[in-house]
Amino acid sequence: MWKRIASLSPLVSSSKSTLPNQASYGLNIWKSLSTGICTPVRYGNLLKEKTPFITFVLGGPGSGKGTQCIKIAQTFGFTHLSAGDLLRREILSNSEDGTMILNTIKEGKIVPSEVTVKLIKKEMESSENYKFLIDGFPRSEENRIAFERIIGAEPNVVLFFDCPEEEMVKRVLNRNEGRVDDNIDTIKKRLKVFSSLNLPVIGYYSKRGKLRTINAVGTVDEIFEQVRAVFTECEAMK
Ligand SMILES: Nc1ncnc2c1ncn2[C@@H]1O[C@H](COP(=O)(O)OP(=O)(O)O)[C@@H](O)[C@H]1O
Ligand SMILES: O=c1ccn([C@@H]2O[C@H](COP(=O)(O)OP(=O)(O)O)[C@@H](O)[C@H]2O)c(=O)[nH]1
Ligand SMILES: [Mg+2]
Repeated sequence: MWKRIASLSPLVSSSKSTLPNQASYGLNIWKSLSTGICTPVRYGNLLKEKTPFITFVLGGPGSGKGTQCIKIAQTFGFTHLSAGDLLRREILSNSEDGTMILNTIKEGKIVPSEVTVKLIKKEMESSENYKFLIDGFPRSEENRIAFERIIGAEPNVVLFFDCPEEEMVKRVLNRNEGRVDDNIDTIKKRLKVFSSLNLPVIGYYSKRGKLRTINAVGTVDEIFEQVRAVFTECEAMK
């Protein structure tokens, strides 16, 4: 009944098929990661002491993005920015967008790009770190384009947690965090939105050689070993 998401789109290729591009790409990004720049630099619209290193973390609902981001942040010193968490925090803060955001999340739809990018930008600007994991964003081509326009930057690397729908549904229904969107009706809507709007973004980064696909089935530690290999492999190229 449930399909493996990646198989729905011919745009999504395996990590191996994009390796040559990623290898040469990795060389540059890790060189900048290791050397950094000592005086403040303008990177797009951000002013930072070092050139920012941006990782987008994508995958369907329940694919394990948040779980793995916590481990990546701990192991590799990234600042973890979950777009969903930033939006939920905005609801709780009684901001003027709160009701709109809540209704959008309940429907499993995507919050207007300007709202989400503004929240991400604020976090990036106020952080002293220059390594960012942006979890659960961009969810659509429109999101992606708004990020490029407003932040003035592209990701250095994009992780995609590839998980069968059946497994994602099981995990979300067991998540137990009291989320308004973790119910079967909203999950079905979120999976449709993921296929129609997020897979094109994944395809875009695959074509640009930035995508690293992770098999998201297995234990948390098994999956993290694949993630570790992505970062370690890139680091070895510097
Ligand atoms: N590899 C895994 N195997 C089983 N359950 C997992 C795994 N990774 C995460 N989970 C659990 O699945 C649920 C969804 O994980 P989460 O990291 O929140 O996913 P996402 O951020 O992609 O929606 C959580 O309850 C989490 O504890
Ligand atoms: O960039 C984003 C990130 C999240 N959301 C909304 O927030 C919900 C929950 O997102 P989150 O990333 O927390 O869900 P996950 O994929 O981790 O289950 C999504 O379904 C969307 O409605 C959004 O509109 N834009
Ligand atoms: Mg999450």
